Amino acid sequence: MAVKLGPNQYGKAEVRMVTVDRSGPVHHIKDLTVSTALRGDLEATHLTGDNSVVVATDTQKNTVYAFAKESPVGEIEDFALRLGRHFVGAFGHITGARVLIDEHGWDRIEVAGKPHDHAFSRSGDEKRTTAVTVDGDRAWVVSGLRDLVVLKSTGSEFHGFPRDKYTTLAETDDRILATAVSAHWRYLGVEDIDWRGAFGDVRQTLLEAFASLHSLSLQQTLYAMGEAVLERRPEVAEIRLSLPNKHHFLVDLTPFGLGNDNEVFFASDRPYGLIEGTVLRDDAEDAGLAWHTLPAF
Ligand SMILES: O=c1[nH]c(=O)c2[nH]c(=O)[nH]c2[nH]1
Repeated sequence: MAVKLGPNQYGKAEVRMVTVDRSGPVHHIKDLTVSTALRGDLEATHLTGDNSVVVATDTQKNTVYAFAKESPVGEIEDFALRLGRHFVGAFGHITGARVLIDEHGWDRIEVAGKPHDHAFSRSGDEKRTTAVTVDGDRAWVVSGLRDLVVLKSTGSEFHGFPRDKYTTLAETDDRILATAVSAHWRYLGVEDIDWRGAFGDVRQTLLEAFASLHSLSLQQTLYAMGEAVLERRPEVAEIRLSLPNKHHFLVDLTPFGLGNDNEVFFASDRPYGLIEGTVLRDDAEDAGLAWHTLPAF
Protein backbone atom coordinates (compact mmCIF):
# COMPACT_ATOMS: atom_id res chain seq x y z
CA MET A 1 0.00 0.00 0.00
CA ALA A 2 1.48 3.37 -1.02
CA VAL A 3 0.79 6.14 1.46
CA LYS A 4 2.49 9.40 2.19
CA LEU A 5 2.47 12.14 4.77
CA GLY A 6 0.05 14.96 3.99
CA PRO A 7 -0.17 18.47 5.44
CA ASN A 8 0.80 18.62 9.09
CA GLN A 9 1.69 21.01 11.86
CA TYR A 10 2.39 20.65 15.54
CA GLY A 11 2.72 22.86 18.57
CA LYS A 12 1.57 23.66 22.09
CA ALA A 13 -2.11 24.39 22.41
CA GLU A 14 -3.65 26.78 24.91
CA VAL A 15 -0.69 28.04 26.93
CA ARG A 16 -2.31 29.98 29.73
CA MET A 17 -0.32 33.05 30.69
CA VAL A 18 -1.05 36.05 32.89
CA THR A 19 1.45 38.91 32.98
CA VAL A 20 1.60 41.71 35.54
CA ASP A 21 3.15 45.03 34.63
CA ARG A 22 4.57 46.15 37.98
CA SER A 23 6.48 49.16 36.68
CA GLY A 24 4.41 51.52 38.82
CA PRO A 25 2.04 51.37 41.79
CA VAL A 26 -0.88 50.82 39.39
CA HIS A 27 -0.52 47.31 38.00
CA HIS A 28 -1.68 46.28 34.50
CA ILE A 29 -2.50 42.66 33.74
CA LYS A 30 -2.82 40.67 30.55
CA ASP A 31 -4.52 37.29 30.49
CA LEU A 32 -3.80 35.27 27.36
CA THR A 33 -4.29 31.80 25.94
CA VAL A 34 -1.58 31.21 23.34
CA SER A 35 -1.39 28.32 20.86
CA THR A 36 1.63 27.82 18.62
CA ALA A 37 1.91 25.48 15.65
CA LEU A 38 4.93 24.93 13.41
CA ARG A 39 5.24 23.60 9.87
CA GLY A 40 8.23 22.64 7.77
CA ASP A 41 10.42 19.77 6.81
CA LEU A 42 8.98 17.34 9.34
CA GLU A 43 8.82 14.09 7.42
CA ALA A 44 11.58 12.42 9.39
CA THR A 45 9.86 12.48 12.76
CA HIS A 46 6.61 11.19 11.25
CA LEU A 47 8.22 8.45 9.18
CA THR A 48 11.15 7.32 11.34
CA GLY A 49 10.91 9.11 14.68
CA ASP A 50 14.05 11.14 13.95
CA ASN A 51 13.44 14.26 16.05
CA SER A 52 16.51 16.23 15.03
CA VAL A 53 14.49 19.16 13.68
CA VAL A 54 11.49 18.93 16.02
CA VAL A 55 11.33 22.06 18.17
CA ALA A 56 9.67 20.47 21.18
CA THR A 57 6.23 21.73 22.02
CA ASP A 58 7.61 22.20 25.53
CA THR A 59 10.21 24.60 24.09
CA GLN A 60 7.45 26.44 22.24
CA LYS A 61 5.57 26.88 25.53
CA ASN A 62 8.70 28.09 27.32
CA THR A 63 9.37 30.58 24.52
CA VAL A 64 5.94 32.13 25.06
CA TYR A 65 6.70 32.73 28.74
CA ALA A 66 10.28 33.89 28.15
CA PHE A 67 9.27 36.34 25.41
CA ALA A 68 6.72 37.86 27.79
CA LYS A 69 9.52 38.52 30.29
CA GLU A 70 12.11 39.73 27.77
CA SER A 71 9.95 42.54 26.41
CA PRO A 72 6.43 43.79 27.13
CA VAL A 73 3.73 41.63 25.53
CA GLY A 74 1.98 44.66 24.03
CA GLU A 75 -0.84 44.01 21.60
CA ILE A 76 -1.67 40.37 20.93
CA GLU A 77 -1.05 40.82 17.20
CA ASP A 78 2.49 42.11 17.82
CA PHE A 79 3.23 39.35 20.33
CA ALA A 80 1.98 36.67 17.93
CA LEU A 81 4.05 38.12 15.07
CA ARG A 82 7.16 38.16 17.30
CA LEU A 83 6.68 34.53 18.27
CA GLY A 84 5.86 33.30 14.77
CA ARG A 85 8.79 35.10 13.18
CA HIS A 86 11.13 33.82 15.89
CA PHE A 87 10.31 30.15 15.28
CA VAL A 88 10.61 30.51 11.51
CA GLY A 89 13.81 32.57 11.76
CA ALA A 90 15.60 30.53 14.42
CA PHE A 91 15.14 27.00 13.10
CA GLY A 92 16.16 26.18 9.54
CA HIS A 93 13.70 23.34 8.97
CA ILE A 94 10.76 25.28 10.32
CA THR A 95 9.29 27.24 7.42
CA GLY A 96 5.95 28.33 8.78
CA ALA A 97 4.17 29.11 12.03
CA ARG A 98 0.68 29.83 13.18
CA VAL A 99 0.12 31.59 16.49
CA LEU A 100 -3.38 31.92 17.93
CA ILE A 101 -4.00 34.18 20.91
CA ASP A 102 -7.19 34.76 22.89
CA GLU A 103 -7.16 37.70 25.28
CA HIS A 104 -9.46 37.51 28.29
CA GLY A 105 -10.61 40.86 29.63
CA TRP A 106 -10.34 42.11 33.19
CA ASP A 107 -11.90 45.29 34.61
CA ARG A 108 -10.40 47.22 37.47
CA ILE A 109 -12.49 46.90 40.65
CA GLU A 110 -13.74 50.21 41.96
CA VAL A 111 -13.48 50.77 45.71
CA ALA A 112 -15.35 53.78 47.12
CA GLY A 113 -15.70 55.06 43.54
CA LYS A 114 -11.94 54.79 42.80
CA PRO A 115 -10.31 52.24 40.48
CA HIS A 116 -8.16 49.88 42.52
CA ASP A 117 -4.43 49.64 41.79
CA HIS A 118 -4.18 45.88 41.69
CA ALA A 119 -7.62 44.24 42.03
CA PHE A 120 -9.67 43.18 39.01
CA SER A 121 -12.88 41.40 38.04
CA ARG A 122 -13.29 39.27 34.90
CA SER A 123 -15.11 41.20 32.19
CA GLY A 124 -17.22 38.28 31.03
CA ASP A 125 -16.93 35.60 28.37
CA GLU A 126 -16.00 37.82 25.46
CA LYS A 127 -12.56 37.20 23.97
CA ARG A 128 -10.38 39.34 21.73
CA THR A 129 -8.51 37.05 19.34
CA THR A 130 -5.75 36.99 16.78
CA ALA A 131 -4.48 34.35 14.38
CA VAL A 132 -1.09 35.09 12.87
CA THR A 133 0.33 32.97 10.08
CA VAL A 134 3.99 33.24 9.12
CA ASP A 135 5.36 31.60 5.99
CA GLY A 136 9.03 32.31 5.29
CA ASP A 137 9.28 36.08 5.36
CA ARG A 138 5.56 36.69 4.78
CA ALA A 139 2.93 37.15 7.48
CA TRP A 140 -0.84 37.52 7.71
CA VAL A 141 -2.98 38.72 10.60
CA VAL A 142 -6.62 37.77 11.19
CA SER A 143 -7.99 39.39 14.33
CA GLY A 144 -11.37 39.08 15.89
CA LEU A 145 -13.65 38.54 18.82
CA ARG A 146 -15.80 35.72 20.14
CA ASP A 147 -18.82 35.53 22.43
CA LEU A 148 -19.92 39.14 22.17
CA VAL A 149 -23.52 38.55 23.29
CA VAL A 150 -26.07 41.09 22.04
CA LEU A 151 -29.84 41.37 22.06
CA LYS A 152 -32.46 43.77 20.75
CA SER A 153 -35.95 43.58 22.19
CA THR A 154 -37.66 44.85 19.04
CA GLY A 155 -36.70 46.05 15.56
CA SER A 156 -36.52 42.52 14.16
CA GLU A 157 -38.92 40.69 11.85
CA PHE A 158 -38.84 37.37 10.05
CA HIS A 159 -41.41 36.52 7.39
CA GLY A 160 -41.80 35.69 3.72
CA PHE A 161 -39.99 32.36 3.96
CA PRO A 162 -41.29 29.34 2.01
CA ARG A 163 -43.85 27.11 3.68
CA ASP A 164 -44.12 23.39 3.11
CA LYS A 165 -45.74 20.55 5.06
CA TYR A 166 -42.91 20.69 7.63
CA THR A 167 -43.17 24.41 8.30
CA THR A 168 -44.69 25.41 11.62
CA LEU A 169 -42.81 28.66 12.34
CA ALA A 170 -45.16 31.63 12.56
CA GLU A 171 -44.29 34.75 10.63
CA THR A 172 -43.43 37.66 12.90
CA ASP A 173 -43.05 41.39 12.52
CA ASP A 174 -41.71 41.87 16.03
CA ARG A 175 -39.36 39.50 17.79
CA ILE A 176 -36.30 39.47 20.02
CA LEU A 177 -33.07 39.22 18.04
CA ALA A 178 -30.12 37.90 20.02
CA THR A 179 -26.78 36.40 19.10
CA ALA A 180 -23.24 35.77 20.32
CA VAL A 181 -21.05 37.43 17.72
CA SER A 182 -17.96 35.69 16.44
CA ALA A 183 -16.15 37.94 13.99
CA HIS A 184 -12.76 37.47 12.37
CA TRP A 185 -11.29 40.04 10.04
CA ARG A 186 -8.25 39.91 7.80
CA TYR A 187 -5.94 42.88 7.72
CA LEU A 188 -4.31 44.17 4.55
CA GLY A 189 -0.64 44.01 5.53
CA VAL A 190 0.85 43.69 8.99
CA GLU A 191 2.94 46.87 9.39
CA ASP A 192 1.95 50.17 11.00
CA ILE A 193 -1.49 49.04 12.10
CA ASP A 194 -2.98 50.43 15.31
CA TRP A 195 -4.17 47.02 16.46
CA ARG A 196 -5.90 48.23 19.61
CA GLY A 197 -7.55 51.19 17.93
CA ALA A 198 -8.75 49.10 15.01
CA PHE A 199 -10.10 46.40 17.31
CA GLY A 200 -12.07 48.89 19.42
CA ASP A 201 -13.48 50.58 16.35
CA VAL A 202 -14.49 47.32 14.62
CA ARG A 203 -16.18 46.12 17.79
CA GLN A 204 -18.10 49.38 18.18
CA THR A 205 -19.06 49.36 14.50
CA LEU A 206 -20.42 45.81 14.80
CA LEU A 207 -22.49 46.82 17.82
CA GLU A 208 -23.84 49.97 16.17
CA ALA A 209 -24.82 48.11 13.00
CA PHE A 210 -26.56 45.39 15.01
CA ALA A 211 -28.48 47.99 16.99
CA SER A 212 -29.32 50.33 14.12
CA LEU A 213 -30.55 48.02 11.37
CA HIS A 214 -34.25 47.23 11.44
CA SER A 215 -33.70 43.56 10.72
CA LEU A 216 -35.73 41.41 8.36
CA SER A 217 -33.41 38.43 8.95
CA LEU A 218 -30.25 37.67 10.87
CA GLN A 219 -28.64 37.16 7.45
CA GLN A 220 -29.42 40.81 6.60
CA THR A 221 -28.00 41.89 9.95
CA LEU A 222 -24.83 39.87 9.31
CA TYR A 223 -24.24 41.55 5.96
CA ALA A 224 -24.93 45.02 7.37
CA MET A 225 -22.46 44.43 10.21
CA GLY A 226 -19.74 43.28 7.83
CA GLU A 227 -20.39 46.05 5.34
CA ALA A 228 -20.22 48.70 8.08
CA VAL A 229 -16.82 47.41 9.20
CA LEU A 230 -15.40 47.46 5.67
CA GLU A 231 -16.76 50.96 5.07
CA ARG A 232 -15.17 52.21 8.27
CA ARG A 233 -11.77 50.47 8.33
CA PRO A 234 -9.74 50.65 5.11
CA GLU A 235 -7.10 48.28 6.50
CA VAL A 236 -9.64 45.43 6.75
CA ALA A 237 -9.89 43.33 3.58
CA GLU A 238 -12.55 40.88 4.64
CA ILE A 239 -14.62 39.90 7.67
CA ARG A 240 -16.15 36.53 8.50
CA LEU A 241 -19.08 36.42 10.87
CA SER A 242 -20.70 33.54 12.67
CA LEU A 243 -23.99 34.41 14.36
CA PRO A 244 -25.94 31.82 16.33
CA ASN A 245 -29.60 32.83 16.43
CA LYS A 246 -30.36 32.73 20.14
CA HIS A 247 -34.06 32.05 19.85
CA HIS A 248 -36.49 33.63 22.30
CA PHE A 249 -39.91 31.99 22.12
CA LEU A 250 -43.02 33.74 23.30
CA VAL A 251 -44.52 31.86 26.25
CA ASP A 252 -48.17 30.89 25.81
CA LEU A 253 -49.89 32.39 28.86
CA THR A 254 -53.46 31.71 27.70
CA PRO A 255 -53.84 28.72 30.10
CA PHE A 256 -53.58 31.31 32.87
CA GLY A 257 -56.03 33.67 31.24
CA LEU A 258 -53.20 36.05 30.38
CA GLY A 259 -52.16 37.67 27.13
CA ASN A 260 -48.50 38.06 26.11
CA ASP A 261 -47.69 41.15 24.10
CA ASN A 262 -44.00 40.29 23.46
CA GLU A 263 -43.18 40.56 27.14
CA VAL A 264 -42.44 37.05 28.47
CA PHE A 265 -40.11 34.73 26.54
CA PHE A 266 -38.49 31.35 26.94
CA ALA A 267 -34.77 31.77 26.16
CA SER A 268 -33.84 28.55 24.38
CA ASP A 269 -30.18 27.54 24.20
CA ARG A 270 -30.43 24.73 21.60
CA PRO A 271 -30.96 23.96 18.87
CA TYR A 272 -30.11 27.33 17.39
CA GLY A 273 -29.98 28.71 13.88
CA LEU A 274 -26.42 29.37 12.80
CA ILE A 275 -25.97 32.15 10.29
CA GLU A 276 -22.47 32.46 8.83
CA GLY A 277 -21.01 34.57 6.09
CA THR A 278 -18.13 36.57 4.71
CA VAL A 279 -18.21 40.18 3.55
CA LEU A 280 -15.21 41.24 1.51
CA ARG A 281 -13.90 44.01 -0.67
CA ASP A 282 -14.30 43.42 -4.41
CA ASP A 283 -10.69 44.38 -4.95
CA ALA A 284 -9.12 42.85 -1.83
CA GLU A 285 -5.69 41.36 -2.31
CA ASP A 286 -5.49 37.60 -2.26
CA ALA A 287 -5.88 36.09 1.23
CA GLY A 288 -2.70 34.04 0.83
CA LEU A 289 -2.31 31.82 3.89
CA ALA A 290 -4.29 34.12 6.20
CA TRP A 291 -7.02 31.53 6.81
CA HIS A 292 -4.77 28.51 6.34
CA THR A 293 -5.72 25.89 8.96
CA LEU A 294 -8.30 28.19 10.52
CA PRO A 295 -11.89 27.05 10.59
CA ALA A 296 -13.92 28.63 7.80
CA PHE A 297 -15.70 30.97 10.22
O1 LIG B 1 -33.23 35.56 10.90
C1 LIG B 1 -33.58 34.38 10.70
N1 LIG B 1 -33.06 33.71 9.65
C2 LIG B 1 -33.40 32.40 9.37
O2 LIG B 1 -32.88 31.81 8.39
C3 LIG B 1 -34.33 31.79 10.22
N2 LIG B 1 -34.86 30.54 10.25
C4 LIG B 1 -35.69 30.50 11.32
O3 LIG B 1 -36.34 29.49 11.70
N3 LIG B 1 -35.70 31.70 11.99
C5 LIG B 1 -34.85 32.51 11.32
N4 LIG B 1 -34.47 33.80 11.54
